[in-house]
Amino acid sequence: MDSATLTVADGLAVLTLNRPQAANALDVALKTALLDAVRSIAADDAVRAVLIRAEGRNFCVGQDLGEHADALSRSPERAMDTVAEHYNPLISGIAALEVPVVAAVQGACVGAGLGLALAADVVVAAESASFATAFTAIGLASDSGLTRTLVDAIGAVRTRAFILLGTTISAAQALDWGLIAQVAADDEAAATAEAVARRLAAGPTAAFAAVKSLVAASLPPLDEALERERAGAIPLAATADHTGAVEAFLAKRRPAFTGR
Ligand SMILES: CCCCCCCCCCCCC/C=C/C(=O)SCCNC(=O)CCNC(=O)[C@H](O)C(C)(C)COP(=O)(O)OP(=O)(O)OC[C@H]1O[C@@H](n2cnc3c(N)ncnc32)[C@H](O)[C@@H]1OP(=O)(O)O
Repeated sequence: MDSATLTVADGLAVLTLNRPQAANALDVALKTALLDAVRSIAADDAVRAVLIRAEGRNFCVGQDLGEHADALSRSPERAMDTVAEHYNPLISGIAALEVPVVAAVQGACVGAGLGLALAADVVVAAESASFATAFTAIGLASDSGLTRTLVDAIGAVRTRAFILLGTTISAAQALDWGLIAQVAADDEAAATAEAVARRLAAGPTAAFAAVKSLVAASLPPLDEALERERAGAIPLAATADHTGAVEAFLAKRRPAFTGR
């Protein structure tokens, strides 16, 4: 089964995370498939809007921690290579698309999954969806494009508490904070997100590109933040707190942080 699928019709590219059996956790196969799809979309002049959606109960629960534990056991220093190899190009690739991008979020939207959703221009969430950074819960920081994006969207005070406390917020809270654009009833959310995407695919594509360019120009550069995250992530991946927290998650027990 393909980890991600891409269809293009009537100007709309629909990119689907298709690993529902693992809550769409991001393993190498899924990250690579998403990256290939985004590159294909960027090169396809027929695409006038993008819908990013996911199969199953959860949009995306972030990095696959089973895969990450294997990478840590081989080399903590290399375990975060995936950030430069997959996450940075994936997120900045989506953010750089000139056409409007809509994300349809249901269930858990966590960690790099949150980064993926917030790379879209318009997030339409089911009312039972939830949003969390999750990074500190496994001894990581999110000193990345995600941090900058959160500060831009919800301010430094909320971002600091959101990440430090590892808070999980509801779709209503995310809407109230200005993190997402729309909330719809659970049984209407997928159709609502698709309708928004189809409306954008039939709209003034050149004007939309100009709007995205103007908004991007008003924000700090994403690449610099992502590179900073790359620098910050490697030492953290080698801490006992991080390796212990990943092991605890996989063993379904609470981690005990020692500060080292
Ligand atoms: C302009 C754009 C800006 C953005 C730019 C920046 C973006 C780049 C970011 C940088 C990325 C760096 C690298 C990535 C890091 C991360 O993603 S760190 C976060 C990793 N994810 C987690 O830590 C989440 C862990 N999961 C949970 O906390 C919970 O599962 C949940 C998500 C809160 C859901 O809870 P619940 O509904 O209770 O379900 P569970 O029973 O916990 O889980 C269901 C099954 O799914 C499995 N699972 C869940 N999460 C993961 C995971 N991450 N990896 C692997 N497996 C996972 C879980 O084990 C369960 O499995 P079963 O027991 O077999 O049912």
